[in-house]
Amino acid sequence: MATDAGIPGFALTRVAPAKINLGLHVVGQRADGYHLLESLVTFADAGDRIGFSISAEDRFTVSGRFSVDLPLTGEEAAGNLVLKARDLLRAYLTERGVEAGPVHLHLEKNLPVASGIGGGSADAAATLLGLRELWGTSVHIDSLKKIALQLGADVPMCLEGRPLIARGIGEDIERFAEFPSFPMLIVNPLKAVSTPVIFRMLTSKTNPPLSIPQGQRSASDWIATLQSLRNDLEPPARKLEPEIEAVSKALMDTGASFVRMSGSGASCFALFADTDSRDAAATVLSRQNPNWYVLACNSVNGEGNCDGRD
Ligand SMILES: C[C@@](CO)(OP(=O)(O)O)[C@H](O)COP(=O)(O)OP(=O)(O)OC[C@H]1O[C@@H](n2ccc(N)nc2=O)[C@H](O)[C@@H]1O
Ligand SMILES: Nc1ncnc2c1ncn2[C@@H]1O[C@H](COP(=O)(O)OP(=O)(O)O)[C@@H](O)[C@H]1O
Repeated sequence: MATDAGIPGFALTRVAPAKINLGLHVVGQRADGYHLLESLVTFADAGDRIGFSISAEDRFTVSGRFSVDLPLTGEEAAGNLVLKARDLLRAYLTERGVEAGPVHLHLEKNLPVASGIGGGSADAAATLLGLRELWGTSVHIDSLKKIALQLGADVPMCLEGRPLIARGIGEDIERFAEFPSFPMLIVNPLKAVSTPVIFRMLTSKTNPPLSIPQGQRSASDWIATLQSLRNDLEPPARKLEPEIEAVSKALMDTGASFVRMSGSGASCFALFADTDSRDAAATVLSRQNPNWYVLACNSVNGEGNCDGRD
């Protein structure tokens, strides 16, 4: 998602939007241990931001509320998905004789880390898209998707940034433009939850697949469909992090139309009938739970509300 109000001093800025698993069914497991999923996914119209500029030497800087949670020195710093994405795309281009010179990347880390809304994956995807533009190359989106999958199972879907159904381990993507935009709240108790730990806690790995009936028209039709889906990672996540129960209940108590946990948690999201009820709920929740992360946003429409994507 390119943004008009860019990070000052950077040639280009991209938003790395929060990912929301509206439903997440675990339907199997590959021989290498990765789980097979069927997930209805959408994205928020808000997230991290990444600034891009050509530079005399490679630089990486950070800002934002959650930048303190990212290691910035030593070997761990090189594990940042922004840098891994830069290095993989550069290696791909260099092998093909395309110049991919030094860049200054700035990550504005607005999303909580390890929170089930794919912030790191979104950062990686936004880096691939931003650098492709900054370096002026025409890497095909299919090649970008292959690079993305090397960075994480969620990264290919983050290249899309619009409603979709993901299968496989997340890489088999079908756009789902019918899913409408909703006023949305994302709430996290600021307790990091490890994705591999949650997958390991699953007791059943062959659950019923995703089933989305045809012909939903109204918002209430969609809510009824979402109610029929599950997040199979929610029971183990609630066991590991009991505060998810409190977040979910607090969101329900606001009168939201729909509440569920995203990904491996601990973030929960709520969909609302209108922006006024969303904003009122955000005010109440922030006052009652000053230690929680509360983001009032909208889910994107079928176009992804963005430009610059293939
Ligand atoms: C659960 C989901 C749902 O969208 O989201 P998050 O909770 O991370 O946001 C994703 O599948 C997370 O994708 P991502 O975070 O990119 O996963 P990766 O880095 O590739 O994998 C981290 C670890 O999670 C486990 N893993 C991940 C994906 C998958 N389909 N099966 C798995 O078993 C593996 O143990 C793997 O080592
Ligand atoms: N740019 C980044 N933002 C967030 N986490 C990152 C980043 N780069 C690497 N990581 C690592 O990736 C892991 C998953 O982070 P994240 O994408 O925020 O999780 P989730 O998908 O559960 O929201 C974290 O443990 C973190 O150390």
